Amino acid sequence: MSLDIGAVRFAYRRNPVLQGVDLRVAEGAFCALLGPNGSGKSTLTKIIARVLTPAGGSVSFGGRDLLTAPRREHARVVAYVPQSGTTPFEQTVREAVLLGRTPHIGLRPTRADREIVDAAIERLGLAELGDRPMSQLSGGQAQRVLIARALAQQPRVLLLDEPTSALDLRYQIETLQIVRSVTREEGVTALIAIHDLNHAAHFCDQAVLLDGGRIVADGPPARAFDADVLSRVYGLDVRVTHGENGVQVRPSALEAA
Ligand SMILES: Nc1ncnc2c1ncn2[C@@H]1O[C@H](COP(=O)(O)OP(=O)(O)OP(=O)(O)O)[C@@H](O)[C@H]1O
Repeated sequence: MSLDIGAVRFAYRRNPVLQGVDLRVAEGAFCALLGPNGSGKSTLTKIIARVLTPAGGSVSFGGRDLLTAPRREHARVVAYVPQSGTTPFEQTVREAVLLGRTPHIGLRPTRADREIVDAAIERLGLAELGDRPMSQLSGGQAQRVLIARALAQQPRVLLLDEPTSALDLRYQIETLQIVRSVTREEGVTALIAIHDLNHAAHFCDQAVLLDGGRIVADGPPARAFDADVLSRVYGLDVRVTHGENGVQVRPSALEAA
């Protein structure tokens, strides 16, 4: 099985943002979506999440068309963590995470639903905050609630749009470790838009580099990271080194003289 994106095109008004994106992510793989600001990463995740409708192309998982599936069925397969989210009314952390169970719940949540919610809260280090209103959280805590909600959804495909942007170093690493373990232990397919190339190289199986709405590199990070390509795409001279700790990218300007 795999997540398959074929010839996806999208434009905001007349401004083309995705210009024929083809991408395959194997089931259970952790894939990083990289590229400069405005290269189309969020737009692509929003299309898979069905927040946006593409002008053309296909998105499927295991052969099942995700663009035309009934919404509830789509929500059982795909969970989406947006860059930031607001809750429409006053909710506690536990209530917000319980929303992740919506595609699975019948008339009311069962004990199993509540256990899944508690496990997700625990996993994201939010146990002490379960009864706290969302409005009283820090930016990083709120971001972790969105991730807990997505895990409680028990998806087959987990989409994360810069989920670590508001997190301190410890929670950046913990979050990436959690997503990686979800891929390894539960076979979830994860696609993460992320800016940190070295975190992507360390945690992800596949690195996809977008530039101007086109994929310009795709493969295991050690192969996908090419100094010339990265330097051109980011407009900054970088060096790529391969060592014991895997592949690493560093701006040349920061190299010792
Ligand atoms: N709502 C919108 N209306 C018009 N143009 C938009 C809108 N949202 C995004 N764009 C444009 O689409 C292009 C791609 O944006 P997108 O958010 O997908 O990029 P990104 O790679 O996620 O960027 P970033 O790293 O800054 O989050 C950009 O040129 C952006 O200005």
